Amino acid sequence: MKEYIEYLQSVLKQNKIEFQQEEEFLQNKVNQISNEFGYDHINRYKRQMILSEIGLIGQKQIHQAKVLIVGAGGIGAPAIYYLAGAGVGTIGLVDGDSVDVSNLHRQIIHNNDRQGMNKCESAKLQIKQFNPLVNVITHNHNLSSTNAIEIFKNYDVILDATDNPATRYLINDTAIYLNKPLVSGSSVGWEGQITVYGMSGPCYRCLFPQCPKTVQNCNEAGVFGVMPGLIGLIDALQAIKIIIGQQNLSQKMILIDGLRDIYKVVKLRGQQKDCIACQKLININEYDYSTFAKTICSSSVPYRGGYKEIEWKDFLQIQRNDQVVLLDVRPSSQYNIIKLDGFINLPYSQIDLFQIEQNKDKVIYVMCRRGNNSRLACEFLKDKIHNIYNIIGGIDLYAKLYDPKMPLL
Ligand SMILES: Nc1ncnc2c1ncn2[C@@H]1O[C@H](COP(=O)(O)OP(=O)(O)OP(=O)(O)O)[C@@H](O)[C@H]1O
Ligand SMILES: [Zn+2]
Repeated sequence: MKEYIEYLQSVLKQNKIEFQQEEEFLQNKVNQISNEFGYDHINRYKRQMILSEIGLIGQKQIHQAKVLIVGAGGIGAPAIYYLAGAGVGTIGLVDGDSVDVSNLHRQIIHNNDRQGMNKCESAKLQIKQFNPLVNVITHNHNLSSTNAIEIFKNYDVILDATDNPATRYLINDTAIYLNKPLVSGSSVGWEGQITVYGMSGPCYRCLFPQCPKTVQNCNEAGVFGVMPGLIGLIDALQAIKIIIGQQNLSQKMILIDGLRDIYKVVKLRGQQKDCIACQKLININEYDYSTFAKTICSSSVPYRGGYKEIEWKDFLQIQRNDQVVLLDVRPSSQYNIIKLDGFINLPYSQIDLFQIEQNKDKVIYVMCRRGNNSRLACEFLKDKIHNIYNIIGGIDLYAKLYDPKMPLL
């Protein structure tokens, strides 16, 4: 009997050891899994993880991905929000600009209290508030030809959410040089477009070796906040699909006309054999993007003579009487928001309606926003009217010199 009891005790002991070992093994397994991808991740992302196209593997790919967003403005702001929400593990942000109150109608990742703060820092604060699992790296300065390669090489996918041609070409050339997929969106007015460059499809230079004539930024043309919002969200969608290996907008472009509710997907022409970016013939570090963009995209109108030009300080001295006409050729939408005393409005687009007969012996002073359209207006009128002046620098320069609190439109 005693022997039997001892035997049972030894079996129990052995079982206990085995049980402990098994428990340890299981605990190790749990620890291992949670180190890689914890319950906190699963709890947060389970609604998208149960999609068959994502699952545990896809979510891990998203977690391991490093996405760089250049520009934390109208398009960048919503893109950053949703990429962080979806669990992109590392988000890099590049922007040297700071939050301005006029950004807030569309740049929803920033807020009133963060006016004046660098946009990357502001976005980082917001991300940390709603998803602490994301690692945010901030580059609080503008992208330039001397820093682009260094920054881009640490990321898997690049998003162009900027607003000017020089930066657009720089981002394109750098992404293509480093073989990184580039999600690129733009939006002006009520319109927007999105595509994916690289990935064996064409790049921006393949499509536009010369800067497209329509390139304007929203500063010049105005923007309805929802449009960059839409574009930024589709950008985020494309980036995630690239990360999980789904089909995307490479070789296709979405064109949106928000005012008329037209949504089109067009097929793009393929990569061009003579594209200097795709052929990697550009020395990015030494390429002068701002001169290139100025030369091929410049919207400033040169002075060609045939009329006179006057500076604000001299204009403010002139005698105003019924022989003097002050003409503001900005769009009526701008004139109706803010105008200078004594100026009548005739938008440059309607300059042919100017009453020549009635005014041909008067002195005409023409003003616009920055002095470009007023030059064009003077050119149009110079053969018909003898005494015509362009006011140099337009209302923006007037505000800068004499009324710094005046909102610039
Ligand atoms: N070279 C660059 N490097 C980094 N960010 C850039 C660069 N060029 C432009 N950006 C950023 O891209 C963003 C574009 O945003 P958006 O088009 O909404 O215009 P904005 O400059 O913020 O506003 P607004 O045009 O009304 O003044 C801006 O935050 C801008 O600072
Ligand atoms: Zn190309």
